[in-house]
Amino acid sequence: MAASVIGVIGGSGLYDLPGLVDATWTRVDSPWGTPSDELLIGTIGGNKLVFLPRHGRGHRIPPSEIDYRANIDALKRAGVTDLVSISAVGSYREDLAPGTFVLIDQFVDRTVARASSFFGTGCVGHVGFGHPVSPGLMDRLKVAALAEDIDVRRGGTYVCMEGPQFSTLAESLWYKSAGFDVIGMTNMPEAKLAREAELPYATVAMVTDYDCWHPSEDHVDVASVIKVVYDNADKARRLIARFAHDFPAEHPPCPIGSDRALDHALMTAHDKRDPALLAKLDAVAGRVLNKVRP
Ligand SMILES: CSC[C@H]1O[C@H](OP(=O)(O)O)[C@H](O)[C@@H]1O
Ligand SMILES: Nc1ncnc2[nH]cnc12
Repeated sequence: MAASVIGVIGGSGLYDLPGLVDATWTRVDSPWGTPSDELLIGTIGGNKLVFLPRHGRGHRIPPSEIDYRANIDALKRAGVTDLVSISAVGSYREDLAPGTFVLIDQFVDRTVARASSFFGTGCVGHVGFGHPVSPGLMDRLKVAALAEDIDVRRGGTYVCMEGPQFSTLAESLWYKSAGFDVIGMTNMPEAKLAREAELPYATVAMVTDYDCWHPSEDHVDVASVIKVVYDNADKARRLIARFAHDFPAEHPPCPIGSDRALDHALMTAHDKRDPALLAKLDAVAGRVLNKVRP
């Protein structure tokens, strides 16, 4: 089995990871485009950790312009075996108040303008995505939260909107009535691409606001989101540090097989595959593409 390399994608307000030992910002090029920033590579508790600020340092890149494929590809190239995302979200539930951490277990994708697959003409692939989050990572995040005395809810549905504008009241009431728990603008297609790259994925969602449905709370704005993120950034960093510190040195097999998602995913006949696309897929799909045909 491979040594564990933990990837962490930091969301709004989380642009570095101060607890990382021997940390160096390192440029990793990707054939898919330009990653959001250099990768901050270091160790925690002997485990290698690779951190990427999703919007870039200084929050330069809006959700729709993040090159999600380049980000996931760069993390895979850096050797990441297990990936945790941290995200600010709006809440559709009274009991998920600002400051609450939620371990997301389902997604609804309402984005419309993003490249959402590494596969395409010349190499068609369909990965299973019924369970988009690795329960193994969720369990470890929950244990780490308990150890750090951080209250975390296990399970929740994250609806991903295109943005960058926040939702209308009609949309907000609709999502709430549909039973979605939280809303954000970034976890799709990130989670889909992580699955295609065989990276077990989990999201720690930090509730920052009640979007705009709540009759007695202010409507979401950037100032309120950032205030809650900054107030809770230390908790998020402690959670990640404990999680990384206690993570097994050898990559633990994903209980739902996310790390083998490509075993039966590729459709295109070997002699019909596009060499140019295969070359770009070297990191993401190298494990299966390099297999010698029986
Ligand atoms: C600053 S509020 C909107 C912004 O925050 C969330 O980003 P992230 O998931 O990276 O924390 C949300 O999805 C929007 O991109
Ligand atoms: N209400 C909201 N809608 C979309 N993305 C968000 N990120 C944080 N709060 C949000």
